Amino acid sequence: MTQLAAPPIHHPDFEAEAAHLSGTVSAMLQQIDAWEDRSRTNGADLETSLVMQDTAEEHAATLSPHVHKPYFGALMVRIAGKTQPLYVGNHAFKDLKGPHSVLSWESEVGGLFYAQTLPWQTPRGLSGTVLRRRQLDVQDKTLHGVTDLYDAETGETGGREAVLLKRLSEAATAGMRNVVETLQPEQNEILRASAGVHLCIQGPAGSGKTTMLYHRLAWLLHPERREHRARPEACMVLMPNQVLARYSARILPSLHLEGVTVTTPEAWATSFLGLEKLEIVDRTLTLLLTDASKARRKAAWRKARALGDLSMLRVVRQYLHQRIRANIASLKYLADVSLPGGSKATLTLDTPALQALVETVLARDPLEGLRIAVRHQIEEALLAQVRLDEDELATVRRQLRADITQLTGKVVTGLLPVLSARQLLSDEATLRRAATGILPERTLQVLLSDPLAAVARPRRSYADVTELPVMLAMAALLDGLGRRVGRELELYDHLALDEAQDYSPLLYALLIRATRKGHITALGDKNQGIHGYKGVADFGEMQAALGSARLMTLSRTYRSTRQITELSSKVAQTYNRTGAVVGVDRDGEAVLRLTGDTVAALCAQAVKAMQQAGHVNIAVVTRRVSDAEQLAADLQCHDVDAQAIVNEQARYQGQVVVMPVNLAKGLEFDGCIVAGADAAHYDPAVEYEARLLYVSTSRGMHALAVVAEEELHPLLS
Ligand SMILES: Nc1ncnc2c1ncn2[C@@H]1O[C@H](COP(=O)(O)OP(=O)(O)OP(=O)(O)O)[C@@H](O)[C@H]1O
Repeated sequence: MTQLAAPPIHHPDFEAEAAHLSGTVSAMLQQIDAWEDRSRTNGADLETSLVMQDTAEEHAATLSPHVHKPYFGALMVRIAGKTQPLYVGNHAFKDLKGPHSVLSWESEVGGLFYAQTLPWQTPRGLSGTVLRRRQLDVQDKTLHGVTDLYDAETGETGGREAVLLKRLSEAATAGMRNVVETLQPEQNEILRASAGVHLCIQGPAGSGKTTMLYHRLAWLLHPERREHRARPEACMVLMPNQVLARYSARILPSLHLEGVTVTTPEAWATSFLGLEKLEIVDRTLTLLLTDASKARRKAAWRKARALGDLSMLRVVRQYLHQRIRANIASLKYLADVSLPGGSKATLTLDTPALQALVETVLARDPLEGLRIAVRHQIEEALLAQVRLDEDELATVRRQLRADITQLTGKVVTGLLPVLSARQLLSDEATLRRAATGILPERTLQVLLSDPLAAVARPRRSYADVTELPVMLAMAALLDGLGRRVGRELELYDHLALDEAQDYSPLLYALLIRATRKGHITALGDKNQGIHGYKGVADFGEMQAALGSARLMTLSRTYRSTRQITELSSKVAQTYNRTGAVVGVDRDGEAVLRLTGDTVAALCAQAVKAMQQAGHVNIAVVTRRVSDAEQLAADLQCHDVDAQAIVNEQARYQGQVVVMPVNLAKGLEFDGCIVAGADAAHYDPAVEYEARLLYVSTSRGMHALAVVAEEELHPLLS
């Protein structure tokens, strides 16, 4: 166990730190008063005065929430021959009249509070050294504790671990939490990894991946990121399901991330494609979960993987090129335009000229999409036929606008993302033509097979999640990809992807086209990959799909007690020899193992035991959706009121819930009860089942119970 620091209240500098805190609070309040005093903000004229007053009020409103806790960390540094203290908080504050300035945690210097290195270089080339790192427990403008983390004389004190353990012992909340005060050195390094380079982060369950994703976005919003700075409204976070999206989005306000879009890849794709009215289904998952035939499961898996393979982008591209070439086989254009001065000119594009022009566009693979690129090229070619100045060209351009729109429409006629994707995937001759030179015969056979024939189709119109990336690829190549701003498409400033092991290589290749260069952060855990049929095989494949990306690893887990981590790690190691998980060594309750009664009776017993131990947010996790529905009803007969969360529309609001493992992914609770924790529910011979069991057993922070009517799963007994 790490040596714990002395109780903070006895710290010799406590009084001095308390005095500094009260000085900072006063300086902040004075500054807020000054900003709010309208008589002090007088500009040269009325309009300037009003703008200045608005800005001042905005500053005041932004600083006000931080007065009760101006900072949480202090550094003593030596720089340019001077030793001076620096204070680090959630929000920067410049004390113009005194020594009470605060650095924001996202700033370069603020980052020194978390790092383990001591020397650093300022942007002006000065060398500095950190002499002391100190954590300050401030609540309601009052200092409650001082803990030294590092001191030049004694070295690392163990204080960081003590502060972390205290924080981790707190109860779970119904939303993801801000951990700015206790960011760990390895997490700090990851969230500050150079902007402008795609980043893949792997880490076990509970290592803070989802938490880091939001903190990295907050770091990217800081002005010091200069050309890589991101705007919240231009950032998007993709989560595996809506339950997790809503749960994690509760962190946004505390990190000043309001405006960031948090959604799922499916919801984003359907809204981008205008398919909101369609039912979105995952028939491959249905088959994998319900079909007893190994051969059929394998075939379904293979087909889903083939649909999400990177090579499908080339197939879609070739399909579009073939269709466009056919569209322009005899297309030509001729028009008379009036020139300034009264004369007329005839502008033409005969078929070979049009073909040559289109070929240059096809060869370029324009990011903005073929339609816009062809349109520009046509306009340029026609205007080049008259010699006019800029103003005169604008008049001719106006005359040609409708014609060019019509001609471009003919070039891409019949090409619609959804219909074309379906034609490509359902018509053998079309697929064979489009795949010539790209896909081998065996892949074609897989794509032409229908392993899902026995899986029921919804009555209303639907789209399957495995065909969405192909539809999106059509849209991307035809009209570009990005965020819609009015009628325009703009690139996202940054995309952050959670559970990134579950995204297909094709989806990665498309997301690159939707965001600024090097602005994807992808976080995942191979061990929790439960959608491998539509995901990547490993992080190498993810890196390859991104073109180039930096791979970083989180090694420690923070969520669970030692007892819980030991058990879940044992499960992960059965299918991943490197799956050993190093947890923060936090002692907790022994794992509760219950058998010998109905699952409902045992789960009720576990819920009550956990509630008696003071836990509030408790999840009963089942293997299947249908089990969750039934169990929630059965628990009532045992005097337990539990909310069933059985679809993505449900909202997790805390207290006792029953949910299937696929929806529990990414969430965490004070206590977790794995219902049906036996070989009948999680087949020990199937790796996929072990992955699900790992997800279930890694959800609890403080308490875990495994429950089975008869014998427990061999890995859990
Ligand atoms: N530096 C930290 N200080 C305090 N708590 C932390 C820190 N890092 C992570 N945690 C806590 O650890 C828990 C797990 O974090 P998070 O859910 O982000 O992990 P994850 O890697 O995404 O897990 P999973 O793979 O299971 O979804 C959360 O309660 C989070 O607040």
